[in-house]
Amino acid sequence: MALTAVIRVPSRALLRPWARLRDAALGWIEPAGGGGVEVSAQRFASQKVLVEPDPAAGVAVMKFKNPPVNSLSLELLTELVISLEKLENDKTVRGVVLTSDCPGIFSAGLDLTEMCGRNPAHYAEYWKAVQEMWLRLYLSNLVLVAAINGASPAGGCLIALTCDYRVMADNPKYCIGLNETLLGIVAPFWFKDNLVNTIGHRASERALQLGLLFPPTEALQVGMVDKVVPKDQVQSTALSVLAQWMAIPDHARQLTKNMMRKPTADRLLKQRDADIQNFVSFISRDSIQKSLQMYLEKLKQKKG
Ligand SMILES: CCCCCCCCC/C=C/C(=O)SCCNC(=O)CCNC(=O)[C@H](O)C(C)(C)COP(=O)(O)OP(=O)(O)OC[C@H]1O[C@@H](n2cnc3c(N)ncnc32)[C@H](O)[C@@H]1OP(=O)(O)O
Repeated sequence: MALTAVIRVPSRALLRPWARLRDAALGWIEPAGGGGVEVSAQRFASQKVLVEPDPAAGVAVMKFKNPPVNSLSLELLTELVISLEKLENDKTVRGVVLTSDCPGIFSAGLDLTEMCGRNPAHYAEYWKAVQEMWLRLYLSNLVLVAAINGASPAGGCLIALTCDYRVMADNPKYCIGLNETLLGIVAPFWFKDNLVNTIGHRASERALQLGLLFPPTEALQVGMVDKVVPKDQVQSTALSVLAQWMAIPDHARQLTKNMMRKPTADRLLKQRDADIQNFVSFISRDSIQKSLQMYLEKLKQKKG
């Protein structure tokens, strides 16, 4: 991306713990004794998130690239947040299409290997990054449209739900939903809130308890996606939708989006630390670790 803006990076001591990984992932360098350093955005070579800007149209396409299944590793989450921040600071960009570079998979959701067999400090760091991704996407001032070009379970579905509009490929093998209960885990309240805000309370209750994964036509019926189109039209349709949303004056649309979404985001913002503690103690339980390990084994056996 031909960005030339200068971004001030705060001293590492002031950054959140997971930002150390972000520094490494993005190649940020801090001089010895560092009180912050100015670096050109051109140097932020991202590996797991590709950004294709179209300044003339005022849009960008953001593609997740973490093969084979775009699991949301700490590294991918970190790059996603930084890429979004860069786009939000770029005055030429007003809308973004989120999609996948991995054939047939939008995202397999949270990376199970980040939640299995690690220590509590790692779980806390990981969960903070998951929260950060959701808050940044959900409250983004940009118009966000999801071009769901593959399977989108759990955390993959959550990313799509943060967007202003969802276009899905019509392949019945692609499914979308919050299937956490099938793994023996529970969708956190803010996943649930985002779903309720999208498809309503009754449909969410059923979908969440049963861990339903909806094929595209059912996802459309329940309101989890807004449009289903042939696979080769997903990105172009998403770009057309983006243009429609961008026809609205930004300030009016942004204030309206904020009015609709802030109360939901505030529920998490008011209890971020408690939510991290909850996650760490839940995920550290032996029974939960066993469930996750069995689920991972099942995924691997499926191949053999
Ligand atoms: C109180 C409340 C407190 C809070 C309580 C806690 C809240 C937690 C919330 C959790 C949210 C989540 O997102 S949990 C994640 C949920 N995700 C899922 O259930 C999706 C699982 N994956 C799948 O269904 C499939 O992989 C699918 C995406 C459809 C693609 O199928 P394919 O046949 O193309 O590919 P596969 O052969 O299955 O997978 C290829 C490889 O990727 C691995 N893989 C697949 N999904 C993976 C994943 N999510 N994380 C890591 N690795 C994954 C497989 O093990 C394989 O590894 P190798 O064999 O080594 O190659």
